[in-house]
Amino acid sequence: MTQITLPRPDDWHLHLRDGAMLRAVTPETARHFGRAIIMPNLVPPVVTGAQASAYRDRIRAALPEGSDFTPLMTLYLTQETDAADLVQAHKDGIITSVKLYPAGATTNSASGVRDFDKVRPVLEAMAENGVPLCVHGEVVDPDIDIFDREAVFIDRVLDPIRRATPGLRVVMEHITTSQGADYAREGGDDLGATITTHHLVINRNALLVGGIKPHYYCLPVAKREEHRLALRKAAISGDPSFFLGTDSAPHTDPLKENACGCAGCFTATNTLSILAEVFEQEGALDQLSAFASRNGPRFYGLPVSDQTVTLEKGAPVVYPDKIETEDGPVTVFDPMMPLHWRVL
Ligand SMILES: NC(=O)N[C@@H](CC(=O)O)C(=O)O
Ligand SMILES: [Zn+2]
Ligand SMILES: [Zn+2]
Repeated sequence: MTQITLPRPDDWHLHLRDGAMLRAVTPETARHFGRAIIMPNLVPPVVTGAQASAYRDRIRAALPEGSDFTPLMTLYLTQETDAADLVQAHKDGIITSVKLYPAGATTNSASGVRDFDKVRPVLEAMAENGVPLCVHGEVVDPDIDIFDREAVFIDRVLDPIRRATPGLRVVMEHITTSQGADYAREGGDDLGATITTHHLVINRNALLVGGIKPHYYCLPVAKREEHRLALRKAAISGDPSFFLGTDSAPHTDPLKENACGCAGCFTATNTLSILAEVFEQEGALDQLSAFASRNGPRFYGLPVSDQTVTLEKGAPVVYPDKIETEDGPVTVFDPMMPLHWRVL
């Protein structure tokens, strides 16, 4: 096979940031993707419908001339979130989902949730009104090893929340473990999981062997090889529980190459070429459209795109090492392998 055509893919977990960074990275996603779920972890976070609407306007203003890319907005859940405002923003089509960050778990999560009981009424209102919850699933307990934080979160937080709130639709964002994949697979129609591009490519060795490699540092941190293989198996399975959320998360190089480097891999630029390479390695190119184009809209109750994207196989694809922003350069994720599938 030398060409593959998919319905135009969507990105169900994306960071666009704001200001100069927003202007620089938005075209990278809009070039290939039709829609994306936009993460609300700005400083300060997007917590009200009015803020989500204003942020959506700024994203639209950053789109290249003629682009029909659709940003799907989210609210950042806090212990002070007003359920009525949230439900109204969903009814008005301003937001698509709500994001739960355990306080302290990741970039800009300080305003996240500390006491999960405090958000129970909001979660109940979301279940009643069909508003999905996107979850960064890691505990922050210092006693829990960072490589175990996802698996422990499932047992201690996610499963109890789902049992206490029947009908709540949940997306486990950026799963990184076999436990995450198993839980998502067995969770029924109300549960889905996004998988990033980079977690299909790297294991924790990428981060630590031969020197510390800050551009492979993201959260949840990459795990052992057996987990990467479990994620690949899930992604290529065609199972509607699993769909693409790149978690493309730009930080400027000085903030990554730092004694306390920021978490996040920037993959918007080369994600589709990487995914085609991965699916081809797995002998599963025919499942790429399920993962990148069909399963996500199905979970969110949206139509599959009626546009298409075609990739062609040939000489190694050339893409920039970095993109320039007014805030400084942002390194593009290096998959450490040549990519042969070019987006036409
Ligand atoms: N994934 C990351 O490593 N970083 C994300 C936050 C997140 O998605 O957890 C970011 O905003 O930089
Ligand atoms: Zn996250
Ligand atoms: Zn993210």
